Amino acid sequence: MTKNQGERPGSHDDHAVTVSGLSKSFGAEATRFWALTNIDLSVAPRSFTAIMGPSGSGKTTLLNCLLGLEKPDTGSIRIGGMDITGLGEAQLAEMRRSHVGVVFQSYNLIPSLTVADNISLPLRLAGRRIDRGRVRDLAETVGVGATLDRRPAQLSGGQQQRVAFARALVTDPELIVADEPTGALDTASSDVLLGLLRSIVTDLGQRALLVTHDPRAAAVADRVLFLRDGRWYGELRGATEGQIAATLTDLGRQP
Ligand SMILES: Nc1ncnc2c1ncn2[C@@H]1O[C@H](COP(=O)(O)OP(=O)(O)OP(=O)(O)O)[C@@H](O)[C@H]1O
Repeated sequence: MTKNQGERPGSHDDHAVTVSGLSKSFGAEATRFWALTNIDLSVAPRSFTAIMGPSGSGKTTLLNCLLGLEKPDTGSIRIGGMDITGLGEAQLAEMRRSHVGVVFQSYNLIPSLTVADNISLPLRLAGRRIDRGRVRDLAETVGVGATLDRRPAQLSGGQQQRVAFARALVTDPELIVADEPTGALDTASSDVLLGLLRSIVTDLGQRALLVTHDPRAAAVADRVLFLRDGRWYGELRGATEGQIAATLTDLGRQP
């Protein structure tokens, strides 16, 4: 794989992805519940971070804050050279379209559009020029180059998720967020997709955040961050599936 585009203009800092002192609560004063407390996170270029934790530990809330779908109570989130916590709805929508690529468990492709049009959709929504050659190159990169004229229903689940990856990459975002991207796939397809996500980081120079319950998936990341009750519990680097599973078990055992 090779990077399709040259370096973006601007300083290095413009492309930092950092979270500082992020706290998020739900509910009114008497029943206030803190889903995230004082979360710091720095996602380096060309890095692959997995986030794990028990159900209710705050993973989705953290992703929603990063995507500007939830407003934190305190803290800052820098993506694409700006603190997104101060942005209005229109600017947040633009941030989501241009600076973050998102892949969910359900592929969320538009059934009536061809693969090529699904991939280029974020450009169309952002009113940007659609470079057909780039769309073709991206489709080749993720392994669906021969399916550009097909509709999603004519593809396997693994192929549909590859299209979703190409769509996430088309704006050359600062960050790729993958929320259980292999949750609906069998082990073989899942391994292929995780290998693809790995090469998106290593070969295309992207940063990736993967939220998963699966230690096998998390083992593909450079580091795994563990959330518990809305706080960081710990981190592993270069860990095996077994080490990650053992940490999750410990985390569940702690009072
Ligand atoms: N809109 C909301 N209103 C009230 N409480 C919420 C809301 N969203 C999340 N929470 C609570 O915040 C906590 C964290 O939820 P969150 O969905 O972030 O956890 P999670 O780690 O993603 O869980 P799962 O693995 O089950 O998806 C939970 O206790 C949840 O009930």
